[in-house]
Amino acid sequence: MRIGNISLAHGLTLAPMEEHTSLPFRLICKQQGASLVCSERIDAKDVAERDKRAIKLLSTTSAERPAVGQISGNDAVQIGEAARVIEELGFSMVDLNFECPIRRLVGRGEGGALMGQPQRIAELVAAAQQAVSIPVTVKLRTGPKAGADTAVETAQRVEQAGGAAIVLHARSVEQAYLGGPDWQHVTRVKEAVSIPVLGSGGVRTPQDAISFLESSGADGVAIGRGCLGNPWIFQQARTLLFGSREIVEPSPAERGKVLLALVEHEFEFYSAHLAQKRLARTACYFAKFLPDFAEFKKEIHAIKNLAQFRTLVREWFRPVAR
Ligand SMILES: Cc1cc2nc3c(=O)[nH]c(=O)nc-3n(C[C@H](O)[C@H](O)[C@H](O)COP(=O)(O)O)c2cc1C
Repeated sequence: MRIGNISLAHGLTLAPMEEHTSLPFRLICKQQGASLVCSERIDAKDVAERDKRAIKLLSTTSAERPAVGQISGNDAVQIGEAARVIEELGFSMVDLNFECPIRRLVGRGEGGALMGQPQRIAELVAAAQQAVSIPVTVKLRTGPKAGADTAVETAQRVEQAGGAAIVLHARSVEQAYLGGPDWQHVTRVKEAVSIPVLGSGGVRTPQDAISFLESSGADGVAIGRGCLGNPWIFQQARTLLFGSREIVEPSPAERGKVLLALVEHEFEFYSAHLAQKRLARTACYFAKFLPDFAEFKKEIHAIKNLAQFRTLVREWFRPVAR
């Protein structure tokens, strides 16, 4: 698949997830076979103003490329400036988020609020496209709510405005993250445009990713919650995609090793205070497979620092290969 001038080896990509798709997590997904990774959504206003926190969250390195930086907003000047910053930082593409259902954003007329205004989305895509030389992509929902499907019209306008690809989260904005995605919406959008279309929603296993690609006809899939604590889903789905039926599950030692690498990188990347706050949630995603997960959960909440965490991982994910 090609998005603008960027070639991807396959269509198995990492979906953007606020508070999850940090640079350390993106690098792990990349190592595990994701062909494209995406930053979490950042307000275009903050990026345009080069706010310190926003720029930190948009840290990127050559090892993760091709990588996408995602912004949201509803001001063409801010979107253009923020897209320029994303390009300057070294991202390979800029993605405009028109899908976020959180009230704070929708209340400001941004994110998912724009799924009711296809023409406005096209104007914002054009503003970004004129500001940068990297491809501009969009993340859409099926529409504002069930029965109000605007994705096909929006996708066509995005293509006319110069958008390079579309990622469709196959739920409505009103649905937020609940209820089944309807992959038929992805097929409809794919049939309506000639730029690449990726779908997102409901992929929890490598088999789901393959079923999604086969049944929707999409060029790719953006895997969301299915990769939290399970970055191996990318290489497993890739194995299936390239014809093998055998999937290798990571050993407990491998899970522990990757979890430890992720947490250690987060301690370097964020302040120790913030990394510590994120630690229990991150560890629980990786520990879900443990037979005594309930006990692990109690112990992880008592962990006070990285040294204690290392010991805990060695005990629980034995034999840890370090
Ligand atoms: C915790 C969380 C945070 C998310 N943050 C973003 C985001 O920052 N930008 C975005 O475009 N989508 C975001 N999404 C949506 C995902 O990119 C993806 O499309 C969605 O999770 C797909 O559904 P699934 O989790 O059922 O696979 C988020 C989803 C979750 C669960």
